[in-house]
Amino acid sequence: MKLDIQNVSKRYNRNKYGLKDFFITIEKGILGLLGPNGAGKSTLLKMIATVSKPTDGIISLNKNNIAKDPNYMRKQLGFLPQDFGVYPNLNAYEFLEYMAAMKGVGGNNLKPRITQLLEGLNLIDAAKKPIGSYSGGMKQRVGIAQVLLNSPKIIIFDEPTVGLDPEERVRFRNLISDLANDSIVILSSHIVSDIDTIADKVAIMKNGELLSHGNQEEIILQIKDKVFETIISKEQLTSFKTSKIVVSTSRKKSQLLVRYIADKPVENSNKKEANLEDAYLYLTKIN
Ligand SMILES: Nc1ncnc2c1ncn2[C@@H]1O[C@H](COP(=O)(O)OP(=O)(O)OP(=O)(O)O)[C@@H](O)[C@H]1O
Repeated sequence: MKLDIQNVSKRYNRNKYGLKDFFITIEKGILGLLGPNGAGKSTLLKMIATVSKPTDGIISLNKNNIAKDPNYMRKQLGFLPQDFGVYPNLNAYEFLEYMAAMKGVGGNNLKPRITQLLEGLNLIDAAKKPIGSYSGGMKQRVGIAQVLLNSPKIIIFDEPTVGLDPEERVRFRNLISDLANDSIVILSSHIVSDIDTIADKVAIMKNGELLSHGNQEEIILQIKDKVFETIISKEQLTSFKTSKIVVSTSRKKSQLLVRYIADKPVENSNKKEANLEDAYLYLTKIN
């Protein structure tokens, strides 16, 4: 399994690019695609899912150009788009039957497959109730079930944790970890904690460009020895921010404990171990 994105651009109009000269090679495992709003994550994922086509460059799966042969991708794809809508009047079972028909999945195995997915995603008790009555987390599990209908080898989740409560986020993360096996799983988010515990590799993007790609250790290495903590007064914060990248602040009596990134620490700072959140903030601020 090899997904190659070679110098891909998506131009929406004369001077608006959703993606610019983007390149990345993705192999099996979980890739966390991180970027702030408007970074181009959905633009990229929709092109991989053959919902739209690049204006320049080539996306190939195992050396097959998917713009020329979209069915090669579609047969192996499970895609949960950001704005995934479900049909409120159908129940989960009916919805999955409908989606199976859309994907061309059928045969004698379909019914047991749907039951297996509903069981695996803890939806079997609600399977005969209309989806309109489900919680956000349940609707999302229906979305995941439709992704897995055709046992896909390329699995794409675009911002799947939006609208989920913290407990549902944890459940979702556990579920994804079980999926990876020998598939490519791409998971986009603008929240580091959604992906840092499950992603084998991370790609950080902004303004339609790739800022960094690698395993988490490689990405964190870029800010090793640059993360510190110190205590300042509240009044100092604004000027402090002009020369340092502030990761977080917390109140410490009448003062502030500040975690920050800088080449050189200010006086009375403690060096801290860098993490992916620090690296993400650093890369998206300096670029
Ligand atoms: N159909 C479109 N026409 C014009 N511009 C678009 C279109 N779709 C996206 N864009 C622009 O392309 C850029 C990338 O958008 P995209 O939705 O891919 O980002 P994203 O990283 O997925 O962010 P978000 O999480 O906010 O969806 C943004 O500036 C967006 O406004």
